[in-house]
Amino acid sequence: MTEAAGPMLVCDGVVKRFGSLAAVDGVSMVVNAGEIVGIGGPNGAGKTTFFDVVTGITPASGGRVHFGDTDISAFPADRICQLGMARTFQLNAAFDSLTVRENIEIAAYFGRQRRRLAGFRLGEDVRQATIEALDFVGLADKADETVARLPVLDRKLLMIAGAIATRPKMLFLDEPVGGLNVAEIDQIMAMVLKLRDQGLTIVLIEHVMRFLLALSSRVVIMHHGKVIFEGRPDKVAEDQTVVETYLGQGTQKRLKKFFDEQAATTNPAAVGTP
Ligand SMILES: Nc1ncnc2c1ncn2[C@@H]1O[C@H](COP(=O)(O)OP(=O)(O)OP(=O)(O)O)[C@@H](O)[C@H]1O
Repeated sequence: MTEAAGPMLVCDGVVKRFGSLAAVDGVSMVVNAGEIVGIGGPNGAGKTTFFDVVTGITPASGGRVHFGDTDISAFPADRICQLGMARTFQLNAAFDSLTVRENIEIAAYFGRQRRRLAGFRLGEDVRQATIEALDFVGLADKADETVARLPVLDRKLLMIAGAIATRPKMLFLDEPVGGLNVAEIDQIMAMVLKLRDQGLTIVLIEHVMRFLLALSSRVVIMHHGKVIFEGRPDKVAEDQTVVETYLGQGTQKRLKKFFDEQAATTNPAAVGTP
């Protein structure tokens, strides 16, 4: 890990209103360096809006956000990115008519430092960051393809590549495996763990519970803009409010089985224990 363990992100009473709707309604959260924090919750719970506020896509209606020692509550998205916080989006967010390489170069160019002069002149640092990001996500052989032609998995990989090309300290992933098959989910899972092992602090939103619970060291469940659960992944399905508002009893049973099997694998003596 490159960062000393300790708070990297501190959100204090974050609120985002759209008219009379409080999409995010007083969310306080601390993310420590080196953690993977997973955010779940029903559709419309406010997860993406929370990401949007923290990463500067939309201004907060209330509350404060600190990234390290810096109060970023009123910072625009590009400045927040340049400070070391990158993100991906739930839906494809790329320039469709440009190539994979060009998209990553743009991220590396604008996401790493403030550009005061007009013009777009790529330096060696941008080229190098682009090559590294392409290699990391496995898109090097598609670098010159137009983005519009890419399948869903490659579009997701492209967003991750663009984010890491900014060389962030912290990465926000919004539904990184939505719409992917099992093998593709496993591929992204391995990638997220590798990024964590390389020192990145990660916050992710996901509805695929296997992904969310297997990766996260801590899970936050939101509902109606509020945090209704925060704790260890294996405790999520034990929380009655979470089961009633989000998981349902079928998922609860499947998750219990999943964690029982995991416990049996890590502790073989537990197999057959009543
Ligand atoms: N720009 C906007 N204007 C008005 N309402 C909005 C806007 N963006 C989001 N909302 C509303 O805010 C609420 C929270 O939406 P948000 O997308 O953050 O939920 P979510 O938890 O990410 O949902 P999902 O899991 O479906 O992505 C929803 O009721 C949504 O309709």
